Amino acid sequence: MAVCSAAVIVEKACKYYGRPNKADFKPVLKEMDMVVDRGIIYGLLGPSGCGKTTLLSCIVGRRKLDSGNIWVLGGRPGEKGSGVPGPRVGYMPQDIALVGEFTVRDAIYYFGRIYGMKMEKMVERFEFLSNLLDLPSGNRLIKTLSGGQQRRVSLAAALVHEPELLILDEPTVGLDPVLRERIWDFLAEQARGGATVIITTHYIDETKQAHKIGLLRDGQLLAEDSPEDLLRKFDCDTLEEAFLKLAMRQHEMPRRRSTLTSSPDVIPDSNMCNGVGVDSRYHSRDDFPTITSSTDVLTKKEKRPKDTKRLAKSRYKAVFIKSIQQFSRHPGGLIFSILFPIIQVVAFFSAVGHDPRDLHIGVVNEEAAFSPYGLSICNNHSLQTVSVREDETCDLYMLSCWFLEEMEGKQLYQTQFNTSEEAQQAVATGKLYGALHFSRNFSAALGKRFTDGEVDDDVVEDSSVSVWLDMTNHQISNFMKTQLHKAYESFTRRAMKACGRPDNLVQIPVHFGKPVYGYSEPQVVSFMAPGILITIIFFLSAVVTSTLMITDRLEGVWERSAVAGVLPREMLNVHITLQSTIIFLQTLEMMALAFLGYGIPSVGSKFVCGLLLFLQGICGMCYGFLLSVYCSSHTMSFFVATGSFYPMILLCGILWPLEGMSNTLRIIALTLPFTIPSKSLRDIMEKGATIMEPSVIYGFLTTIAWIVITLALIYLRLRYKKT
Ligand SMILES: Nc1ncnc2c1ncn2[C@@H]1O[C@H](COP(=O)(O)OP(=O)(O)OP(=O)(O)O)[C@@H](O)[C@H]1O
Repeated sequence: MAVCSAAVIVEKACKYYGRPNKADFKPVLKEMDMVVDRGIIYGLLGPSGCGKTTLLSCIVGRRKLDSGNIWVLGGRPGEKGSGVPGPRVGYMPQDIALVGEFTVRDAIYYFGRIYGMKMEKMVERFEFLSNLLDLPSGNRLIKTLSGGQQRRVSLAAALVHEPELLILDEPTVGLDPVLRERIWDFLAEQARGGATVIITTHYIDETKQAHKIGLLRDGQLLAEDSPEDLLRKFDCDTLEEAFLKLAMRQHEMPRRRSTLTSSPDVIPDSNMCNGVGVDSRYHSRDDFPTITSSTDVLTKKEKRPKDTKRLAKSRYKAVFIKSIQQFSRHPGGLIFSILFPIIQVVAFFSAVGHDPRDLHIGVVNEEAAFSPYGLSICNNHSLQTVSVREDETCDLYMLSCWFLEEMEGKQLYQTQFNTSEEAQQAVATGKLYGALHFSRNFSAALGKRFTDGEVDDDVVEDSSVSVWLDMTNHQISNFMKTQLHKAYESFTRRAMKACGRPDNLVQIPVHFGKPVYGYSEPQVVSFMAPGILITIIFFLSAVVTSTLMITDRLEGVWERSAVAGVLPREMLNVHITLQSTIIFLQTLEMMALAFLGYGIPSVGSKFVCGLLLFLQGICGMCYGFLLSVYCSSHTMSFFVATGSFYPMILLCGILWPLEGMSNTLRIIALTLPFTIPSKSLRDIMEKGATIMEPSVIYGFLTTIAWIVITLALIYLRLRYKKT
């Protein structure tokens, strides 16, 4: 057989999975040779797991051999200008490898666009393939089709552009015999027209219609011949019998195994080229003449830069439309990307930073209880008298009532108890957050303490308010402590005023001036908001990106598109463009909610705030890419995302200040993607820091550094990944 008639040549191909000398080591192809002539149907047969899919994926350039050579249509797969991957090949992988959100028509058009087909041609081919393969209605979504229907659409997608080489991995599985017959007739017609077909199937019988059959077992071709010759040589009635005989022979003669493929009765002459073994024949693509495709998608003209540009443009268009369809028809994705930022921002601003309300404290007021009017005396102001004596000392009565009144003004409400034990028991059983006790002589003792200064211990004790708090709730107990201090402060002011004395006389002698930055009352929301906004946008982008990427990869869409000629960078560019648009919208909606909706003040430039938030979204997107290339499944990516989410949040300083961490931990925290940027954003918002100030510059630099590092790691992974 002449060299020029070979469409695919596999020479001493070796391929293994796992690592040598490790438990996962699995040799799949073992010095395998194979020749597929042009214009024939080549049936690749073999038991499950013998390596058919692996071989096909090497032929289409999706996996690399560990040693040996493959030539396809005159070039090595993946080499520049080889045409593989690209429109010269039509590839139907074993998995459906179509986007679930595609309609049947979208699926066909997607590949048509990748191959640069014109709309009229795509419509025509769609009609033709619909009839040929009995496709479901063009408007049905792929994810709603049965397995057999999906398989037919997948086959149609491989046939849409009439390629010169068709590689079909089990296209007829699950189809009814009539349809299988129709498909085989169609393939025969294609072969007559000059196309080459490599097909794997589990139905050995149907390969009778192939021109040549390769019987693959244990990583080697046991035989490669026409069905008739195989039957004749093995003196069998069926191909199954012939295959069985070959398998048994291989089993019996393990030592001859390596020479089996060169055994005259199993290796036909067609494997030789002008009488010479294939191994020394094909050294470059120049050994093959370029055959013009039978299609309208591959002509010599298209090798001109103009056509290369046109094809690249139409690939971009295809991937862009695919991504929009995928996104817009996926309610979960839409909700996640557009509504989640709103929900999360609203949840944060609605839930965080407000004072606790309805806090009840058990009060044991012995002073009031032992008065002639009992506890009701606190409800009657006229009974709470103040009298200033001649010596200008002051006689105060029922000060405990004044204190309780101030407390209620600070949103701490009283529940009366008779004894301290009862009140503390109520705290212990979780009914109240704290208990207070006023002694019977509270006012008199306090008055004495104010006037005399130096007093006995029992006066100090009687003039003190005893408090027992449930300290397990950090925020509430702190709030109550603060409120009690404030209540005391206003109560003493009021008492001093009533006695005609300066109201700050008994205040603590520390004066807090106007804050340099921020407000006198600490604003938890203002402190946390920058970090929260950044974490929301970072993790939403990371999760959306990793999910979309992993889905595409697991469904085989990425691989199939790559075989069709879409370059990884084209896929990435489209994703980056779309995702950046979404991040931009998310930034706008989050800022609108925070600044306009919840009135969070920002002293600095809102544009710089937005820019930092946007870049953090991009950083999250890169992190999502990183997860998608290093994680083999959604579960794995979910574990890594969740596992990294908490440390990043905990260490970024919004839950607890970095100043409270050990030096080593602080250094680790500072290297995380949003620790420094959170502070930068806070500085812009609260201090009005400009983009030229170091604290803001560091935030931008950290973000950019993370973007660059993650992209480099992604590049390294894609570049050096074995397959
Ligand atoms: N990514 C992988 N990592 C490790 N082992 C793999 C991988 N892919 C395939 N294998 C193993 O390699 C062997 C060949 O797999 P392959 O899918 O090529 O077989 P096949 O002949 O196509 O099988 P089937 O007819 O069932 O589809 C199998 O044992 C399979 O378990």
